[in-house]
Amino acid sequence: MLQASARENNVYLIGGSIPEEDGGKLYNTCTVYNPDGNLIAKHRKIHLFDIDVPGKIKFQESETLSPGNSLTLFDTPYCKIGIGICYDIRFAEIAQLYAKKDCKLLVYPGAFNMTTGPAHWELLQRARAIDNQLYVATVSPARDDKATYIAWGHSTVANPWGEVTATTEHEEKIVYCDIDLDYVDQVRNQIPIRSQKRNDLYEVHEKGSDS
Ligand SMILES: NC(=O)CC(=O)C(=O)O
Repeated sequence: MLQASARENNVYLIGGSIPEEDGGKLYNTCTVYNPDGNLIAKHRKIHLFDIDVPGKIKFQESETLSPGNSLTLFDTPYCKIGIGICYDIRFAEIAQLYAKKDCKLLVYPGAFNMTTGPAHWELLQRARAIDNQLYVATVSPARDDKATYIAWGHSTVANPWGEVTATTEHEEKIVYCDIDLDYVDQVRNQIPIRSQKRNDLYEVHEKGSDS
């Protein structure tokens, strides 16, 4: 269906995250199709949501799912795009690696919940966008109050300045946003953190070790 939709509408199509079975293991996977309807990338959620916030939410995704083991980015005529799924957005290193590999847009299908959603969902997107001076788009299912896992919703786009340029509430809705690649370059030139990094200082060494 995604394949046909990509072809019929002549678009790159990044699907939501769905269960994928492979070799007796289950993954949380997002697939990407090009305008010819070819599968050009597949991201398996790398970081599994094993958390415990007492009295609020406990989740043990690793009881059913296996983690993916690789980053996923793909090229388009416009820019490179990096993919993460939901909890992956909390791991800043992944976004940094995508930025290093010249991605200008990161897309995270995800479903935060009613505890972490209001607290962290938008903040994390804006943080990844500012840290890496690129666009971050997040896509969530709409909220279903009768579901066992209630999604926060709020599909959103944050720009390289960290502003929310498009968003919705919890209901089912399409969110539109222009991705201005010149603006990515402008922000990167105005605040040139990419060339000002002190990589000589960023490694952690144990005191007393000889390295
Ligand atoms: N559901 C997730 O994978 C992540 C999440 O809800 C959170 O990080 O919070």
